[in-house]
Amino acid sequence: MSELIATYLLHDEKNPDKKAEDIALGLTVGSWTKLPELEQNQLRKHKGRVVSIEGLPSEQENQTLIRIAYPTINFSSDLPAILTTVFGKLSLDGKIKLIDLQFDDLLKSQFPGPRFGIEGIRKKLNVYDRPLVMSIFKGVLGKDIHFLTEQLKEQALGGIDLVKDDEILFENEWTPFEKRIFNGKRVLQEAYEETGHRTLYAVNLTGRTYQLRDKARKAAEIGADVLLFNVFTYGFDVLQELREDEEIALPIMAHPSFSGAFTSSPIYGISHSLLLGKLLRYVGADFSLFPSPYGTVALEKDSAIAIASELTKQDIHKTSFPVPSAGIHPGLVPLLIKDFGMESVINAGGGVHGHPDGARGGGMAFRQAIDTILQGKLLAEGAEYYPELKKALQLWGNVEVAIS
Ligand SMILES: CSCCC(=O)C(=O)COP(=O)(O)O
Ligand SMILES: [Mg+2]
Repeated sequence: MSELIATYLLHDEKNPDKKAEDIALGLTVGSWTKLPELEQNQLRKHKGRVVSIEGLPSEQENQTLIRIAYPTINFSSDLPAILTTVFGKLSLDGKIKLIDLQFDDLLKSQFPGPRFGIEGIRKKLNVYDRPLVMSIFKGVLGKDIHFLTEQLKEQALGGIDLVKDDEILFENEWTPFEKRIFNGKRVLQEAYEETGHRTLYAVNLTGRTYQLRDKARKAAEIGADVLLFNVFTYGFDVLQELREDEEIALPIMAHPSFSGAFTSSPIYGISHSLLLGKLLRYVGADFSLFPSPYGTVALEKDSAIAIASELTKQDIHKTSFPVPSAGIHPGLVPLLIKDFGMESVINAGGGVHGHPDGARGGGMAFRQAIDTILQGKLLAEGAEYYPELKKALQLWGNVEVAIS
């Protein structure tokens, strides 16, 4: 029988055996044992099963990991049904956190995974030998399209690979969605002709849910490169629908806004690696942004690494780009490369625009930092012959680490 196995962390549970059995029954067939024999037999194939119960060693805390197997015939092959089954009303029921979901290959194959993945994005950019660099528009609220496109061009001229809208840029009268795509395309082509370097622009797909599909199709028709999407205010299934639509067929960049409401507590909610790693990859995100362990909105290092691992490990789906973000500047590049490796995107807003030479200088400083590290040198050595990198390190400092 095909099963989906859920792992939960319990805090302060006095009787974990009973709790596990209550979950296995309560989230599947309900009060199974009190039913007549015939009905018991009919319901047997739907009943959840306790797989394991494991007390975690801790002096201070009473923690137990429990694993429950759910028969996959109980739900349709979509995340709304799956999440409602394994953590619907249970998410409201005391000190319990959903840590992982283990899909079998058949169920996993019902999900699309990324359309392009790391390989497809690298092909679009023709960049194969280094982490990618992304920057974020900053200070564009209320500014006109001329301001925005000039900022875009400066970032591209600095050697940035991807530029994304800030997630708080919604439909507005000054820089409407279609105009951003049209004008962005024009200036990025100009920058490409000037430098030979290709930059992709991720436009923020926003608005009411019922409008998204047509808006995304329009974006594809007029030549958008990538869609940025605030997936956690809409839902996983909305992202999956955008991924599966053949008339859209664009890379999708998932922004983590609102996800902290689900992940931040050590006691309640869902683990970072499941939400921002495994499930985003299954539904089709080509990129997943998350807070890095070192910046302004920091995540614990283990959690950040676990997200990246879910996005990039060998599986039936294409890999997705990990994008550790927030408060990133060129002095952190050695740490980012050490922890996230080549298959990642180094992403910065303030760390590009706050450079003394503007966004162009900021982009150059990031590229110079990467080149320096990949040549096996210290950033301080790179700063001796790259003036933009030198200015960035003087402003923000740097952390030198050995890269193995
Ligand atoms: C919390 S990850 C999202 C990163 C993001 O959207 C952002 O605006 C980061 O900007 P910063 O100036 O901190 O690089
Ligand atoms: Mg932002």
